[in-house]
Amino acid sequence: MARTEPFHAPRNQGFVRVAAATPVVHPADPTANALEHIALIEQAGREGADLIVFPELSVSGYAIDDLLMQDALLEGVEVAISMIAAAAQAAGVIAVVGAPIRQTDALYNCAVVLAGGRARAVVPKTFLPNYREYYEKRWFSPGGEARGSVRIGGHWCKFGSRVVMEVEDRPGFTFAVEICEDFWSPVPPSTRAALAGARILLNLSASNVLIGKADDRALLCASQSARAMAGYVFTASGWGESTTDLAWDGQAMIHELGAKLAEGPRFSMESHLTLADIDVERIGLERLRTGTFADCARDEDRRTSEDDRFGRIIIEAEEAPAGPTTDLIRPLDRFPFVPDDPARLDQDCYEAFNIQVQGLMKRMKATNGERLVIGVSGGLDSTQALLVACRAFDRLGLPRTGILAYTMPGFATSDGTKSNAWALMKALGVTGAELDIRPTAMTMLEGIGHPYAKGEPVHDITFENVQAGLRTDYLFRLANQNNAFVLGTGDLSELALGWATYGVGDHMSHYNVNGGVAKTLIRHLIRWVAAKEHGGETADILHAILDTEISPELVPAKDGQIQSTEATVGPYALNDFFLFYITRFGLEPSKVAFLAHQAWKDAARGDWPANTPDDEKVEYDLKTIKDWLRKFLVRFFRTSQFKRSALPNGPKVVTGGSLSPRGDWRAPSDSAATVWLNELETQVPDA
Ligand SMILES: Nc1ncnc2c1ncn2[C@@H]1O[C@H](COP(=O)(O)OP(=O)(O)OC[C@H]2O[C@@H]([n+]3cccc(C(=O)O)c3)[C@H](O)[C@@H]2O)[C@@H](O)[C@H]1O
Ligand SMILES: Nc1ncnc2c1ncn2[C@@H]1O[C@H](COP(=O)(O)OP(=O)(O)OP(=O)(O)O)[C@@H](O)[C@H]1O
Ligand SMILES: NC(=O)CC[C@H](N)C(=O)O
Repeated sequence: MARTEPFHAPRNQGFVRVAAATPVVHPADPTANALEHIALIEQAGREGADLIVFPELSVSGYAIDDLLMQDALLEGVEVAISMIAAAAQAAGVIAVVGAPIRQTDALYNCAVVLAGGRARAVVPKTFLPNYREYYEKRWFSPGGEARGSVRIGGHWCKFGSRVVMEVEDRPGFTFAVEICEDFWSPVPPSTRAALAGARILLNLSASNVLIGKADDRALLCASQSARAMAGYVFTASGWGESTTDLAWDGQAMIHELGAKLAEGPRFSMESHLTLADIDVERIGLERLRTGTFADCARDEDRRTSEDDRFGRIIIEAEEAPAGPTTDLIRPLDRFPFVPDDPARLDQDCYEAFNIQVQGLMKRMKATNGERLVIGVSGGLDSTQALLVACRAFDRLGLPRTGILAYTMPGFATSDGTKSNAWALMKALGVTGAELDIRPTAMTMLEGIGHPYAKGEPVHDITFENVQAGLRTDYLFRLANQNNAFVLGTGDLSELALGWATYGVGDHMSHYNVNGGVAKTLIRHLIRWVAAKEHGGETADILHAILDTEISPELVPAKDGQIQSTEATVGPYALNDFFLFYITRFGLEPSKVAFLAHQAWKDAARGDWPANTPDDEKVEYDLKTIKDWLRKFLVRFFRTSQFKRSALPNGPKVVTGGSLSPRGDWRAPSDSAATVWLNELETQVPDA
């Protein structure tokens, strides 16, 4: 896709900005309603919206009963629609309004799609409520079967409920409409519209408010956006609508793939907009990777008669007036694996920890295991694995002394991590021991003729991997000796980067509980376990471990500087961000860079996960993001897959994916990264 707009414009990154409008209603006064519409359309234009949607019967008012059958009112509605269409064109916004429309001597409750200064499609409501407080069949005909064309404001346009609008030159900007009761039915018309290709579903609603109803609507919006794999924009009539027998709260919500992007104020007396950027590109990728969607679409198509098939209406994109590029309008977690919302984070930690514990317990049971062996470095990963082991042993009723924990100092082990490792093993009540790997490592270095054995300060990969390999060698033989198995500690982020020593190294174990957990989540998990399960001394040690710089400690410190993992592979905060969007959704590198920049460019903007220390509240500019993303792409796509092609067992934990070859990431061990690198270089500016 040729990019003609600047990199920083959300519109150019596969987003469609939608506005759910909540106008003040003037019952049975189309001209007054038109003016409310026009004011909101102009505001939407200034805010950079592509599409604005109004409530059900927004031009006439909903609760006007038999006034709907008055010729003067219906004529007034048509005039008002023309006024609104002209205003929408001037504002550069596609508008969808609610209006009573006559077609072949019947009246329909319709959504009118306005683009290019005129009505382009009229979609009648399929399911008319006629129960309890609703009497719509008194005035309207059901629109499910209605087909043909209709003349509005002197222009003919398509009439019928089986239409998907497609906006030219905006890939993925396809939308369809349903009206209020339609989505309270067991099979909402929007389900079929989604299967026919609509990625944004609009609901024009006049849903009177009752206690508890807002939650019901939110549930339906969230579930319809999840089930139909779509964006769902809902807006219901608000202040000004007739309260003769009912009341109106003006609830407006925008959802995408089950998640809420935006929600407007309820019971407001002012006209207002609820805005969000819907990621139609991501919706397309999600449908693509979930084969069930296409299977269902085929199935539906097979059972649909020719007359019932959806048609496409191609709409030219409205010319947006020039204006400053605005930031993305949607929630965007800096840490995709660590939600900002404290309740959600608590729930995620609870689930992650229990998934890890359950995985290990089953393996212990299946092997009649009563002991396991683990290398404890005083770093994050082995700490988390040890916490999981303790919980699993407690739940299985096994004594923690069956956990055989070894701290194994090498040439670069610092006093700090070693003493943290010892303090942790003691506090948790496991069987701790120390095994100095240096003599054996020296023997091996001598045996292979490595210069370090002759006293030269050569700290190359061989020097590093001799140590990592010997630790693993010792652990595996200790497992044999003690009728135990080796618990792995490597995390998801390390697997993404290939940051482990292959085979005879920390890459291998008998069972790995951390392989499905990203490093950024491991940090919070340790905090969470410290707060929930441990107090006093253990919690203090856990916090001391959290405060330690992440390091493999394979190369001795130079000038007081320890070997820093993040200085080599990049900040885990960014790497986990890249990993999530690339593996979970398959986004192209430029979009990942765009999102990372939106999320990380300003430390003062948006929320941080609860308990994030102030010194971790950093920001990254686009150049820094591009540089680290380039390295990530090389590591992920070109150099590290062979390590993931041979992984020990362990549970999948996060939706961002597991990188196990038996899980949801399969890739060749000998591929190139060229396509991703080229896309990055050509599409992402350096600043
Ligand atoms: N596609 C492919 N298919 C088959 N073999 C392939 C291969 N690509 C490389 N190789 C071979 O693999 C070997 C390189 O892999 P490997 O032996 O693993 O070594 P390598 O990846 O070069 O080094 C391990 C890295 O992980 C770091 N590390 C180690 C241990 C713990 C931690 C930590 O903090 O968690 C970090 C360490 O600092 C070092 O940078 C070479 O012999 C190469 O020829
Ligand atoms: N000094 C050590 N003593 C015992 N085991 C070690 C030691 N150093 C490394 N290991 C083992 O090798 C694994 C990989 O080392 P690494 O340094 O990556 O892990 P970590 O220190 O637990 O966590 P992080 O990578 O987050 O610092 C450790 O989890 C641990 O099981
Ligand atoms: N306008 C309508 O279709 C209203 C009916 C719908 N069930 C509601 O209460 O929101």
